[in-house]
Amino acid sequence: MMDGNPTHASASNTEPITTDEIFSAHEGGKLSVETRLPLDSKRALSIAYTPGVAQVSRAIAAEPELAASHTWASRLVVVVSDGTAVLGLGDIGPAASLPVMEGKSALFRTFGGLNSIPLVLDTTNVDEIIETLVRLRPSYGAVNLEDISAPRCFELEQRLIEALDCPVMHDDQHGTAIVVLAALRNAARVTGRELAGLRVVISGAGAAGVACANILLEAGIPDVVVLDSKGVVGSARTDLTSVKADLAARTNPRGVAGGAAEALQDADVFIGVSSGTVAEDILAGMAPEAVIFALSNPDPEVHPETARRYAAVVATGRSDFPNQINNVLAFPGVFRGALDSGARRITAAMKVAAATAIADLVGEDLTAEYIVPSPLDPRVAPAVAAAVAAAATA
Ligand SMILES: O=C([O-])CC(=O)C(=O)O
Ligand SMILES: [Mg+2]
Repeated sequence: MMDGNPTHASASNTEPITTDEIFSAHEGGKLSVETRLPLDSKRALSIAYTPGVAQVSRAIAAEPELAASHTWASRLVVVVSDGTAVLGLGDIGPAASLPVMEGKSALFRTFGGLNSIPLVLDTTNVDEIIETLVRLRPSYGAVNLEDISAPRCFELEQRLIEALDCPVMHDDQHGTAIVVLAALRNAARVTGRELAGLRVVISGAGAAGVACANILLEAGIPDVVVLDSKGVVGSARTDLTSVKADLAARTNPRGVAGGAAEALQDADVFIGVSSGTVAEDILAGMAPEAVIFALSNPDPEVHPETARRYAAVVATGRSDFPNQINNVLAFPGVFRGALDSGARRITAAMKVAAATAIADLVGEDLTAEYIVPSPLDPRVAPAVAAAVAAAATA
């Protein structure tokens, strides 16, 4: 939804969106902080500020747990980016990433009912990012990592999870993977197949590709093949990073070798999360009733109209075609559920539960053109939050 494409029409008005309209909407930034207390009398000032506030500060100094109930920090989500992999725009730096991060915070507020502030960092050094967030720890309650390039994002997320006693999630990995699993669950249902029996090919072994492979394995789909720019990520390859070598050991159970043509022969599902393209003659080799998720933004790996010639179900990341797979369906509810349940970690079970909740909202309205709820559906975040909180305490 924030792929920068100025031609998207808004829901309430189908006039083309102009550049002027976009720039004036962003002028001054998209966020502001509001106070919950009216500061309109000496009495109110004495309570909210000095001397009243000193009593609360003293109480927290004596009993640190009180910070959770008497400050905003414990339910504040920081949206953290270094600007290295912003949308499909690449490494544009922290200042240029801020409009996106403000947008993510706005989505946390609107859909998750959570306070959120963006923190864009003028370093790409993993140690420095971790040190910064550790030192800021008293100020927030959860970390949403955003638009940080692979492979640093894997190490960064893992080390932050270990360093911080609060929920941490890299949205571009797990937010995307959760929505892909939700969509795939319903794509299997609408084509009358079992999820576990699907042959899945994921094109892209970056943040989203690795997380998609992991969540599909976690959800009980054994036949997952991952492609990177050099072909199938398989155990015969000698050029793999440690993350890809680990993936190779857990995927590709039929030992497919080669590239996209070999991998997609008789495959049921293509999930594109790279910025490449896939040729039509390769798609023609897929199994009948195929499923194509071409998620690269703003240019899908294959145009949805072309994809429909070879597939029964087609999804993209864009808001101007049916079946928009966007991580906004996941992250507000995931963090809300994690914070509501007091969870310190966002586990694999919580992510799978989030996907199931998103898929289940489609219910009886399921068609090949409606496999995931709309990003504007107000039922989504509360349903995801409830499922995540239940999975956290299970
Ligand atoms: O912001 C979005 O729409 C999806 C996203 O996280 C990205 O593309 O990096
Ligand atoms: Mg992102």
